[in-house]
Amino acid sequence: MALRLPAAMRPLRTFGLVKPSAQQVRWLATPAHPVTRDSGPGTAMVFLNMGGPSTTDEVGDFLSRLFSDGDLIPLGRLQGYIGPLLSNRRTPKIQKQYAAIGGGSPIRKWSEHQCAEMCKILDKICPETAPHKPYVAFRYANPLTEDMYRQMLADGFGNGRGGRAVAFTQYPQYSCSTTGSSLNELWKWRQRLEGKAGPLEDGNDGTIKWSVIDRWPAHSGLVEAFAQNIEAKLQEYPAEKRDKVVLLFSAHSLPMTVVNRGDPYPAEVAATVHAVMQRLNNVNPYRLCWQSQVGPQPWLGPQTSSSVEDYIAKGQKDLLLIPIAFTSDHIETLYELDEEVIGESGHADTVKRVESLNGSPVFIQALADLAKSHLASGIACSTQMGLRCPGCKSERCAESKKFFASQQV
Ligand SMILES: C=CC1=C(C)c2cc3[nH]c(cc4nc(cc5[nH]c(cc1n2)c(C)c5CCC(=O)O)C(CCC(=O)O)=C4C)c(C)c3C=C
Ligand code: FES
Ligand SMILES: [Fe+2]
Repeated sequence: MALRLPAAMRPLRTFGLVKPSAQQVRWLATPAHPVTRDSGPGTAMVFLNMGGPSTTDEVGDFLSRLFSDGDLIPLGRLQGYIGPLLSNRRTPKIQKQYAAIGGGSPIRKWSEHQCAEMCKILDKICPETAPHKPYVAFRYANPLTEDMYRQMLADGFGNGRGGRAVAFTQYPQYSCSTTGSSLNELWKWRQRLEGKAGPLEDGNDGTIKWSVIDRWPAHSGLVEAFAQNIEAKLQEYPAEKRDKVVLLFSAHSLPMTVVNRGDPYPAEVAATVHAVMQRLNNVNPYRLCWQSQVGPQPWLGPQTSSSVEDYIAKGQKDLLLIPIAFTSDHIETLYELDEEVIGESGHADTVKRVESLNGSPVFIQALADLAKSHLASGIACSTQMGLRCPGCKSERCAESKKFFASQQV
């Protein structure tokens, strides 16, 4: 006699004549294709960053968006007037710099690669939230936050169907002018594009559930990836000089108005430097300096370029520059450090730069580990994200922080 399986375990006929029961569907789906709570679209992993022009023709639009961002360059009521003037004036000079580094910023290429590779790892190590779908949302260049949001909706997130998304900042250290600006932009498009479509069965409101990885300055995988790149570059110095090479960590500077407002970035950059030095057993002497100051107002120092000149003048010519606040190459590494600081130092044989993290497999694994712990944590964002700067007067900050901190994931 043939063994008769219980109804829920009977194989499905797939000829379209028999409608499977909900129980059969669950039974079939579970082992082979782990699904999310409501068999929805999976988990969107959204990399946030500033972006850069991929071609010299995009420089004008990139700078124009950058100078109209009141979270980065607050010009008050004159923003719409002065912003375009400043960006137009700056465009030819910056176009030449992008031309000199190969015709554009590699940030899009690296961001898309890092995000896609991280999602492949997550699908394996985090099946409960699979499939993980990679998205990149730039603040000033394509793909813009608005385009990414529309794409997510077209891919089946939100629009009454819910779904989970993680906004993963690619600035390891939080500044209100960088990650803060990207989150304010994300919140703006969320308000504009996502209507409330009425409650789903499980009581959620049908909009995307957002959570945020808002900072990760001392994550062990990030520290390991930086340390390995530093060790590799130190090998290029003669063995007898290696331990005396001065490590010059270099981060994008901030205007002193932003520092004095209470921005968390300087302290978080210092935390990364400290953790990397600990991992390297504090063998080499080091300093943290700051680059890419723009315009006449006071910026946080010491400047990277003058620090290199001053050390050389003091007789210290073995200097290793380490970009510590960005995870891929960009104009500030390829042009400002390589062409200007090193190129003009007169000592390009002893003043060197550590490779950016770019496609480092150690770094991509770190991104996946970080995302896995976040997905499992049930936390909407860090405790730090809920606190505004003591000097913050921005309603945008207040509203977007309230929104992200109140998400139930
Ligand atoms: C952690 C990194 C960065 C911080 C902090 C940051 C703050 C900041 N930047 C400006 C003004 C400009 N930045 C520009 C380019 C640029 N900035 C960063 C990173 C940080 N900026 C990067 C990686 C890049 C280059 C992008 C690429 O090539 O892919 C520019 C445009 C270039 C130029 O005109 O020199 C401006 C302007 C301010 C005012 C600021 C803090 C408030
Ligand atoms: S400026 Fe820092 S929270 Fe608004
Ligand atoms: Fe910048």
